[in-house]
Amino acid sequence: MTKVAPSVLSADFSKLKEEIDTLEGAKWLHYDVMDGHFVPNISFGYSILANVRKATDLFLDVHLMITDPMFYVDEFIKAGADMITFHIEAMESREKTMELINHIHASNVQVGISIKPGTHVDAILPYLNDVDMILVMSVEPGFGGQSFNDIAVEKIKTLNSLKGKYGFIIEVDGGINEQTGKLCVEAGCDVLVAGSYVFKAASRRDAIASLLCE
Ligand SMILES: O=C(CO)[C@H](O)[C@H](O)COP(=O)(O)O
Repeated sequence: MTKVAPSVLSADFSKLKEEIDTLEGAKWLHYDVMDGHFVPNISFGYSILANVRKATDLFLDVHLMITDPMFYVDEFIKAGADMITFHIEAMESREKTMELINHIHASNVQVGISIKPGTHVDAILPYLNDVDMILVMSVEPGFGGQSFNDIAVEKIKTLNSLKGKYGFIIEVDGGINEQTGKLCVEAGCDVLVAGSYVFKAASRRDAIASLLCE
């Protein structure tokens, strides 16, 4: 069954708990961390994540769009992340990447690796046995409300053909709505991140339900 992970980046931050409580039908919450360096935008960090943790039992899916994930990762673990996803483009070597993956797993937190639209799937092939999730970006990371880049669909198809052998799941993020979500699910995607489509909908419950339909 497809999962929907509403992206809290599109919520009204002045009333986060009320906003999260409107997400009927979702089991995950996507939490986008931006450092103003890896991406040209700044969002929120681990202190707010700790508050979100107190406000909800949803699975906290933390997406680190930051230059130095190893430096900050313990703070996000302490704050209550259930899944921590970092970008392969932020990593300088295979050793550092494996060190980060093993460090997160040692705290019993799941690990994801993300690729930007311009990054080939080949870049993450060496880690498929070691991670729980691959996050395929269908927009350039940094901002909500952008249009879906269908280069993501081909990447999802490629990853889907490898999923059975390794056991990871596939998530897609950026420009997801009923139509683009369906394309991704048909290609083999397991988790749809949706920001503006859910938070700007007249009925958030209906928007989430429209993504859950297979
Ligand atoms: O990671 C992100 C931006 O970097 C957001 O999660 C993503 O863009 C979701 O927003 P939308 O559904 O509005 O495109």
